[in-house]
Amino acid sequence: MTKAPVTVTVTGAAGQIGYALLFRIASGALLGPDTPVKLNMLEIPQGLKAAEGTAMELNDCAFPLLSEINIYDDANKAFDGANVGLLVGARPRTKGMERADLLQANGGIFGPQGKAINDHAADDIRVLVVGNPANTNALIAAASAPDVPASRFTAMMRLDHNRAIAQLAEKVGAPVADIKKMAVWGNHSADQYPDVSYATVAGKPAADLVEAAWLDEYFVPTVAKRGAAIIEARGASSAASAANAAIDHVYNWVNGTPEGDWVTAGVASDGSYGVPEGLVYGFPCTSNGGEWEIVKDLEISDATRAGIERNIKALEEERDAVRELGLI
Ligand SMILES: NC(=O)C1=CN([C@@H]2O[C@H](COP(=O)(O)OP(=O)(O)OC[C@H]3O[C@@H](n4cnc5c(N)ncnc54)[C@H](O)[C@@H]3O)[C@@H](O)[C@H]2O)C=CC1
Ligand SMILES: O=C([O-])CC(=O)C(=O)O
Repeated sequence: MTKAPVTVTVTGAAGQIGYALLFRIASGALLGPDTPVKLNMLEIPQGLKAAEGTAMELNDCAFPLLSEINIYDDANKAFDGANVGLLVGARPRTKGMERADLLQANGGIFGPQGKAINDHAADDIRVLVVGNPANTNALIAAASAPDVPASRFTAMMRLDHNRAIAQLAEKVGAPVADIKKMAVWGNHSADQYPDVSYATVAGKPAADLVEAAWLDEYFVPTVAKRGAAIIEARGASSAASAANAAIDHVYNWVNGTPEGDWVTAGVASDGSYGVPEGLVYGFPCTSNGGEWEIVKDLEISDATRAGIERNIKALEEERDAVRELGLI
């Protein structure tokens, strides 16, 4: 029997990540090669014309799995019946903008989108927030969707996770496929703590293969500041790698993580590792093909503890700021 199409809503569909993401969703990379997709694209009015151009190109690909394309500038319509929501469109920080202004502007986007999800999405809705500040935007969207379990609102830490794997693979001269159990704790910001404590390279502890000084002085800052380095080199922020990470996150959420490995996902804390409940925080996670589960009871070194605490502080500050603004 042919499967019913899964409705995937992408916000910021006419942006640079949108352009790198939509074709892969339509090709089957997001949900698997047997799952037809109905694509709902959400844009602001100024973005609609470009979204139409992208929709024309999607048509021209004649993807067998793409059952329908719709373009909206109304979140209530775009999320109607949505099973997966990729919240990419966000207000970037511009010159002279204070952090509170940025949080306020994004609250004006992620609050109403959370409410639209609450009121119109399918019961099995799964949301990945990509737009920055991703962790706190996910918190805002979740707070505006009281009827949807908070566990369904996640933030993208997978690009950080993939960047960390790539850096370690290059250092030790191993294929990326040999690297398991990488972790990136905390916030998708320069505060994040990429951690090789549990990582293995072809079964050997990664920590035995690299020097402590390389980890502290090169690995952690290189991964944490990679977004800025890409902007410096490309003149624009990461787009294809961000789209790829979004695909990886949702694919593993829906289809499960590989046996003997985990990935990093930004999920609502259940209090694990002393992270206050409810903060959307990067943890090592597995999925059984439906729900993320935080990997529990890992032994935490002093360095990891310091990284975890730094990120708790940063995310609590963001949470308190949006609370003061009345956004959560
Ligand atoms: N979490 C992560 O790892 C990463 C996050 N990002 C973030 O992703 C976001 C998007 O990046 P790009 O695609 O490069 O930006 P972009 O500026 O190229 O595209 C953003 C699109 O969102 C649209 N948009 C703005 N407000 C909207 C709304 N209320 N509803 C629907 N659409 C709306 C804009 O019209 C624009 O077309 C940025 O916030 C960026 O910082 C980027 C890379 C990695
Ligand atoms: O800094 C940005 O806007 C892009 C970003 O999040 C990243 O590349 O990690």
